[in-house]
Amino acid sequence: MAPTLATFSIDSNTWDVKSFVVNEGHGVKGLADMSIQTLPKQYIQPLEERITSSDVVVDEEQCIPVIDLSNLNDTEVDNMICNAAEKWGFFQIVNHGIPIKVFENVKDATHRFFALPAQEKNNYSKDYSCTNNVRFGTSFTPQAEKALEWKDYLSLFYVSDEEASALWPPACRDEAIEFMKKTELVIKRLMESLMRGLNVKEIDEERESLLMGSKRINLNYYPKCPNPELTVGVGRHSDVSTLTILLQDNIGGLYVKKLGNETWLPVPPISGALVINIGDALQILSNGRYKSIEHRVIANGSNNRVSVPIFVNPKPNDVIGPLQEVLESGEKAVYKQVLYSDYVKHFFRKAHDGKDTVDFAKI
Ligand SMILES: CC(C)(COP(=O)(O)OP(=O)(O)OC[C@H]1O[C@@H](n2cnc3c(N)ncnc32)[C@H](O)[C@@H]1OP(=O)(O)O)[C@@H](O)C(=O)NCCC(=O)NCCSC(=O)/C=C/c1ccc(O)c(O)c1
Ligand SMILES: O=C(O)CCC(=O)C(=O)O
Ligand SMILES: [Fe+2]
Repeated sequence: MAPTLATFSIDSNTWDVKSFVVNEGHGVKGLADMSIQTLPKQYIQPLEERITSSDVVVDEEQCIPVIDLSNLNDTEVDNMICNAAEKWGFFQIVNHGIPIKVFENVKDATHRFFALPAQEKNNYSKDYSCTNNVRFGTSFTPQAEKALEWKDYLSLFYVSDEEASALWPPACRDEAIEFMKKTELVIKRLMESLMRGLNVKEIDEERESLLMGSKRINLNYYPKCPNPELTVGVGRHSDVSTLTILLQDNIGGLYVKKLGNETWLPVPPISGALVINIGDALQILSNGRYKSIEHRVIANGSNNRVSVPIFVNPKPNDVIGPLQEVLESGEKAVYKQVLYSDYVKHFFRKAHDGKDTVDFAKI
C-alpha cells in the first residue's frame, strides 16, 4: 500500500516505490502528486550521470543552429541543413509552415492524458495494453536500470489512421495524429535536403522505406521533482531513428553534447520552433557523415514539463547499412548491414548508455 498523506517524506527503504511507480502504473506523476519532499533512493543517479553547472556551456554563440525554412528550396538552406547534420547533429527549425495551434493542441493533449487516473493510464501499459503499438510506461527500461529516470511516457507506433483511431487513447489520439500529419511535408523536405548532401538524387520507394518507412510518436511527461539535481529526466542517449522531430514546451531542460568535446549545450525553447536531430539509423546510412548526438534531459524542481518527439524510422524489417552513393567514391564502410528491428531491440534491452548502441552496427 502506498502512504496516503498529502505531504510527507517517504521511507523508500520500507515502501516498494518501484512497484508503485512501475508495476501499479502510477508513474513518477503518481509520486509527484503525493507531494513527496525527498527523492526516493531508486531515482538517485550516480554522480557522473547528473548534470552539474560545470559541464554546461551557456553562451549564445555556442547554441545549436536555428534554420529558417521559409526558403527551403534554396541551395543555401540545403547546405545549412547538411552542415548542421554533420557538425552538430541537432538544429532547430522556424518558419516551417506548421500552424502553432497544432503544437498547442498536442501539448494540451499530453497534459490531458497524464492527468488521467493511474488505473486508466495503466490500461495502456506493457502488461495490459491490447496492442504492442500502444505503450504507457515510466523511466526507460526499469528492469535494466540501476537508477530510474524521472519521466513517464506514452509511446504510439503508427500503422494507419484506422488503427490509431481505434487503439490510441481518446484523450490524446486526434491531436497526436494531427501533429504527425502536419509534420509530414517538413520531414520529406528535410530528408530531401539531407539526401542531396549524400549525392542521393532521388528518394525512390526503397529509399523512402529506409528513411521514413515507420513512425513512432512519444508523449513525454516530466513532473516537478523534489531534489532534481540528484536525478535525470532522460539519461544520456542517442535516438535510434533516422530523424527525430521534437516539440518541447517552454520549460527547457534538454541538453546536447557538443561534438568533439565533453561540454553540454542547452537547447533553448523557441516558441513555434521544432528541434530536429539525426538518429543512429541515419548516422549508419550516411557512413558516419551525419551525427547522431548524445542528449539528455534534466529534472525540474519548479515545473512540470512535456515534450513530444516523432521518431522517423526505417521499417522494422529493413536492413540498414551505409548507402551505396556514399561509398561510391571509395570511402570505406564503417558500419555493417543490420536488421533495423534487431538494432532497436538491442537499444530497448539495456539502460541508456550514451552512444554505445551504435557499436552494434560497427564493423
Ligand atoms: C520496437 C520494436 C523493436 C519492438 O519489437 P517487438 O518484437 O514488438 O518486441 P517487444 O518485446 O515488444 O519489445 C522489445 C523490448 O523493447 C521494449 N520496448 C518496446 N517498445 C518500447 C517503447 N516504445 N518504449 C520503451 N521500451 C520499449 C520492451 O519493453 C521490450 O523489452 P522487454 O520488456 O521484453 O524486456 C519493434 O516494434 C520495432 O522494430 N519498431 C519499429 C521501429 C521503432 O519503433 N523504433 C523506435 C524508434 S524510438 C527512438 O528512436 C527513441 C526512443 C526513445 C529514446 C529515449 C527514451 O527515453 C525513450 O523512452 C525512447
Ligand atoms: O524531452 C526532451 O526534450 C527529449 C526527449 C528525448 O530525448 C527522447 O524522448 O528521446
Ligand atoms: Fe532522445
